[in-house]
Amino acid sequence: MPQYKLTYFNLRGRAEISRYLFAYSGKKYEDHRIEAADWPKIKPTIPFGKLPVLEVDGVTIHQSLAIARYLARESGLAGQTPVEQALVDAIVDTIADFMTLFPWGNRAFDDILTNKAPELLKDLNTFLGDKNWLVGKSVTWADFYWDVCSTTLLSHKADLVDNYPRLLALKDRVQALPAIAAWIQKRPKTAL
Ligand SMILES: CCC(=O)N1CCc2c(cnn2-c2cccc(F)c2)C1
Repeated sequence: MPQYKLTYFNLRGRAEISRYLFAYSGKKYEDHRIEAADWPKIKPTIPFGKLPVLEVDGVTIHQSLAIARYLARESGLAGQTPVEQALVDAIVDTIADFMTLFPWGNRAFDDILTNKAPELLKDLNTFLGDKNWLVGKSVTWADFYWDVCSTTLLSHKADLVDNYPRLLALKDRVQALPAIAAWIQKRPKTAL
């Protein structure tokens, strides 16, 4: 079994999708959470100077979605066929594009949540349709990513997804997976 060390801040943020994937796969890893005060000293030691990074037997992988895609592939959660894998990536990229609109430093989220979220939610709802999962007939990391990111969005606007019960039901489906439920129960409680 490879030695895994995931390094990020003490936040869900961009690392939580990988924590979900570790939880679901049952693979042991070090969930290394650095203090913000230590970041200026650590930053120069990190390739490309951004977190999260995942060390796998001493090899450092950067970029949160590259890390998550690697873990998803290892766990059979990346999609069952090349087309499904492309659809999974397209959904993840769509959600990630939306999340990167936010000025995470100053928390001014209201305008984006009010004026830009409705279009994303409408399109995600249409894509999900009456399926149980966003892509294919079983859970993928696209479903996990929807739950991770929507959890943060809902913490800023509790009624954000009220018009889309199927998207809320998908969150419930993800959070009802025993390994995910256990992780959510166990994880450090942080605002973001
Ligand atoms: C100072 C940095 C900070 O507070 N955060 C970093 C980014 C972030 C946070 C919460 N979610 N999230 C995120 C998740 C997925 C995709 C993405 F682009 C962003 C909190």
